[in-house]
Amino acid sequence: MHKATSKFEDTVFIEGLSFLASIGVFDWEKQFEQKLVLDLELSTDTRPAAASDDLNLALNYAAVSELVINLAQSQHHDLIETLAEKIASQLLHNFNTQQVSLTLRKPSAVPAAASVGVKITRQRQEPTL
Ligand SMILES: Nc1nc2c(c(=O)[nH]1)N=C([C@H](O)[C@@H](O)CO)CN2
Repeated sequence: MHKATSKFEDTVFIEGLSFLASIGVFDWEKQFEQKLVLDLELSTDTRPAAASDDLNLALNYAAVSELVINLAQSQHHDLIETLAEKIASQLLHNFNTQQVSLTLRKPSAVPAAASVGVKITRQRQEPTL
């Protein structure tokens, strides 16, 4: 996955987070939920957690997963681009990370394809001095 410059050089990742969500541009897609699969990388500094052996000092992947699923299931989204952008924005806002890279797949969208989706990388906007 793309790795841009970040002051945090370590990564917490989640692979293959699978959940159902109401997603799609067509009317028939608004009648039921479809499977989405997310791969996620969050930049972090793992040393404080490692030194203390304290979950409170770690970027908690369980809490990240819960936020993602709650967000995806909170309302209908037409485009996976919209949901991907919201996930990145919420993670940058709610967790101590400088950069989020994610791949969001909609495996049942194109029957002839193994999967389709989007990959994005977003960084926290630092205030300019
Ligand atoms: N770039 C995208 N292309 C398409 C999307 C999307 O979210 N992003 N969505 C659809 C339909 O919802 C499709 O999944 C139905 O099969 C089409 N193209």
